Amino acid sequence: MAETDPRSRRVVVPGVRWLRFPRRLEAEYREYQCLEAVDSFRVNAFYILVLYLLLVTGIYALAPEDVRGLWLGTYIWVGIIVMLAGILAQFRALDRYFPVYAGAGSFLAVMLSMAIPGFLEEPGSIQLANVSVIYALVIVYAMVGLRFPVAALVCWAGGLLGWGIAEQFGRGIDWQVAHRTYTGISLLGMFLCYTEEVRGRLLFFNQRQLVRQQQRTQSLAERLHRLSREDSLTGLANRRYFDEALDREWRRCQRERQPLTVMLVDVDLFKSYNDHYGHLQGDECLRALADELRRYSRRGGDLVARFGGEEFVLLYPGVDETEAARLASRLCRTVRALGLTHAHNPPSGEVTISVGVAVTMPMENRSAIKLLDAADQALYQAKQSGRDSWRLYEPPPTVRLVRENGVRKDD
Ligand SMILES: Nc1nc2c(ncn2[C@@H]2O[C@H](COP(=O)(O)OP(=O)(O)OP(=O)(O)O)[C@@H](O)[C@H]2O)c(=O)[nH]1
Repeated sequence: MAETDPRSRRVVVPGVRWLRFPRRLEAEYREYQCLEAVDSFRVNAFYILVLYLLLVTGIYALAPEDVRGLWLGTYIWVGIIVMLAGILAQFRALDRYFPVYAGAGSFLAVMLSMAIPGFLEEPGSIQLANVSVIYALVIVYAMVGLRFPVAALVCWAGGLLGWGIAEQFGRGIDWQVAHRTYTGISLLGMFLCYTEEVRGRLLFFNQRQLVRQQQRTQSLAERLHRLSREDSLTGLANRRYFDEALDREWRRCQRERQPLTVMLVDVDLFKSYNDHYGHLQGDECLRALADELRRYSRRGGDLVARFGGEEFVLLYPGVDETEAARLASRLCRTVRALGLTHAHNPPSGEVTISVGVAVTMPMENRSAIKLLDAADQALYQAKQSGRDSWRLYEPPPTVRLVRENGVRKDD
């Protein structure tokens, strides 16, 4: 047992050694074991049948002529049982009943094998019949795939019943021989079956641990991936994710010949807000603003991110100046309508924002950084014009990022 974790040891030691896991795990194991067993039995039934035919033909050749008919008449039932179990195993819908039909079949096969010697007279035939008990036990313990307690139960119960039938209705059993065949092989079979189950349980437990470990690692990796893209205070995308998105959308808009809009949003006089209400209240304010801004991402490529500090950034692929102006104006109004008190932000006395907007047609000879820079300049102009306003970037004549410009006080 390579398991070192003490918690796992507490489960795996009794689960493997004493063949009993805690309740839920045990149920899981039994389901797994049943499916594994029936899967093997689908094939093993064929080999068991071949072994059985070898046994029958061998016995047929060796048995005295006058008892051959009796041999076949009684032994044919073991073959029929194996065949029936093999046929049932082919129906996947019956898989969960495998322990029932395989257990019942094994019980009958052992019972018949054990009873038959009690009905024979000729010593040679009796010896051959005892050999067939060995076959039956080895097959049930080692090839059918029953769990250890089930296999032991059906073999001992089947043997006892067969013995009872032989004693009651036949000539009885020679225990000198039976001990060397039935008892000895039963003990050997139990040992084989037990070690096989220990191996199976260990394999099951280790596989399960491995799958759980993989799941844990995967969910950790997903969490880390999400955290690496998320701003911890607001839950919005962070700057790193924004940079990636900007780069991606820039190339997409360039391919599709569409405009790309960037809006930088800055909370007005936020230092005074922090000084007056405290940093924690400042955090609350940023969260409230983030929740509001989040609703401004409406389509696939749109993105709202925290740019850093008290600054947010919005990315809109396919949005031109007219629509950008409409959005920026609505944004200012929405924040004002939130009614977050800001005693040091005259004249409204409420939290307001300034927005810098830049729109461009992405091209080979332009760069996304310049677009951001343009939005920053527009934001600066909005601040200069008295805050609580938005401004569209006004490009120098040589670099026409936008066609129209103007300072607009939003009201
Ligand atoms: N509570 C809180 N405050 C922050 C956070 N990040 C940045 N700030 C504060 O935001 C304030 C930004 O102030 P400034 O850049 O001086 O600008 P301002 O006071 O908003 O003035 P204008 O931008 O000119 O309107 C600083 O006091 C920062 O400490 C944060 O995560 N939480």
